[in-house]
Amino acid sequence: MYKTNTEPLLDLAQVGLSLSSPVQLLRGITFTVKEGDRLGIVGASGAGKTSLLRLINRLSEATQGSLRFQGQDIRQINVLKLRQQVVLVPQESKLLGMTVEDALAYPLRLQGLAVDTIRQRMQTWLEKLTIPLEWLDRTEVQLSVGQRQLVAIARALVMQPHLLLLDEPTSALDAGRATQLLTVLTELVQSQPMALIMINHQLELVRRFCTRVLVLQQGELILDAAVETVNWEDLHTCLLQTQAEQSREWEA
Ligand SMILES: Nc1ncnc2c1ncn2[C@@H]1O[C@H](COP(=O)(O)OP(=O)(O)OP(=O)(O)O)[C@@H](O)[C@H]1O
Repeated sequence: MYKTNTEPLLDLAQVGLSLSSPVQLLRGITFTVKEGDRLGIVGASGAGKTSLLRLINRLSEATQGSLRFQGQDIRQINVLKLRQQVVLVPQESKLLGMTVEDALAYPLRLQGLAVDTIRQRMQTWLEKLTIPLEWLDRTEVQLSVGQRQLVAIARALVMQPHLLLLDEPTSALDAGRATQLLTVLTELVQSQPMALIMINHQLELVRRFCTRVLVLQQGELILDAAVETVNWEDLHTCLLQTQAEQSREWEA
């Protein structure tokens, strides 16, 4: 197994995100991520989970606090370089009209990698994720939502990121595919100097495949705990209650 570096890969201190005041989407978010970590972010709809992931690869900018990647303030890192190492797979990924083959190769061509390296990385991930070769010529309109989700994850993995950010990666996958994907990702994080943060509404998957769980509630981090210390029944009840309160607020 890969021996992990104990220095934080990512360090967030008192991070906040306000849009036009008084809307404060995130408040006082503080946590660190080390190589080997697999974080599951959970929370009711609208808690700020996606907003948080978007701050980490600078799709949006924090308005308070600091985010450091490998010890460096992320605002000091060239944004394209940052996004080669901190790769976000959004919930609904687009292949931008490309075929699957071009979509997978495109980020690697941008990095100037040799054709053989590109081919080899693509082959590795197509095999590991059991993506059939016949998908290669398809564009996104010829793929199901779940197939598109897998391709988007493969496109992130060929980039060999240090930090992989996944927004509900299993939401459109059947149970078998979801388990297969998370097993492959677990093996990857255990064997490479990297970490993973995923948003997932399925607590059972977070319990089985993550090392830590972060709970967001109305823009605040209310729990950051090792999975083996969590009372899952209580957490499930708490999330249901928050969701119900949230729905009542939205209806009011
Ligand atoms: N650009 C924006 N302008 C205004 N409000 C926004 C913007 N982006 C997000 N929000 C609001 O911020 C809150 C958090 O949104 P976010 O997408 O981060 O939640 P989430 O926890 O990922 O939810 P879900 O589980 O439903 O995906 C929501 O109330 C959302 O409406």
